[in-house]
Amino acid sequence: MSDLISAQGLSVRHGDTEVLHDIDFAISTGEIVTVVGPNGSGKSTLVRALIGLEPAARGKVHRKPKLRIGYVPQKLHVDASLPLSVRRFLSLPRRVSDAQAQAALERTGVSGLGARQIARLSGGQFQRVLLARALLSEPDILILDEATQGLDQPGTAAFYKLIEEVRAETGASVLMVSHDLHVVMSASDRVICLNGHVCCQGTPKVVAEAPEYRALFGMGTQGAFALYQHDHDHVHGTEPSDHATCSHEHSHSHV
Ligand SMILES: Nc1ncnc2c1ncn2[C@@H]1O[C@H](COP(=O)(O)OP(=O)(O)OP(=O)(O)O)[C@@H](O)[C@H]1O
Repeated sequence: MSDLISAQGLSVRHGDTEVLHDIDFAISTGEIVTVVGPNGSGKSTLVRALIGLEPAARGKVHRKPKLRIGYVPQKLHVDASLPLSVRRFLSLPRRVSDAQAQAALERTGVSGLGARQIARLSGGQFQRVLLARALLSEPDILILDEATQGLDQPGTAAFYKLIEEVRAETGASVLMVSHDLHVVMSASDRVICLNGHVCCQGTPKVVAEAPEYRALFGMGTQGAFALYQHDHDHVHGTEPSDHATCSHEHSHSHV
């Protein structure tokens, strides 16, 4: 399997602060990879650096030539006073035909919304419209940054089910940032736990009650996971987001 996007020794700075350091990362064709981590741990920064929206301070990022990326950002502010229909929004920045727009809206379960104003959509409808727009580029990889923020539990579950269906149909890889670990775990081939660096990563295998998950993410009651290939030889207090810790089910102690 060839890597669609990879990073070696990637560090990213925001001003004087090194937000990400020494990240090694790769995602292959057809894989679903989920990035988890506390607030401020650098998840969005990593995604943006992988896409090319943030420069590397050190190390490098490689994207397969002509890679088509469908990006669903964490936030997209649409001015409520701006008249912009869903149909017109789908033609930004690249014009698409009515048939293409309609097919994408149907695929994401919001086929009746073409004439609606973007600013008047509910959170769940807007996420589906954003996904429809991302799919219009026929992406090799879909990148979703907290795409279910603000959605309720059924809305979140339905959205991830849709992502899985899209992956199955198109063969696109999926890179997700998420806090909804218990929802996405079963769908992920690999999970990367980030806290300025890669704390731990591996295949999700066991899903059960885990107080550590609640402690780390501060939400959810059923989130439980086991992470493998643990690589943890540092003190978290020295990391950029030093209020955060990376807890897990392993029995070793931090040095
Ligand atoms: N444009 C910016 N300029 C300066 N600092 C920034 C910028 N964007 C992010 N940061 C800082 O970089 C760190 C990582 O931010 P990032 O948004 O990548 O974290 P995150 O893990 O996605 O957080 P969250 O879960 O809250 O969305 C934070 O301390 C943040 O304040």
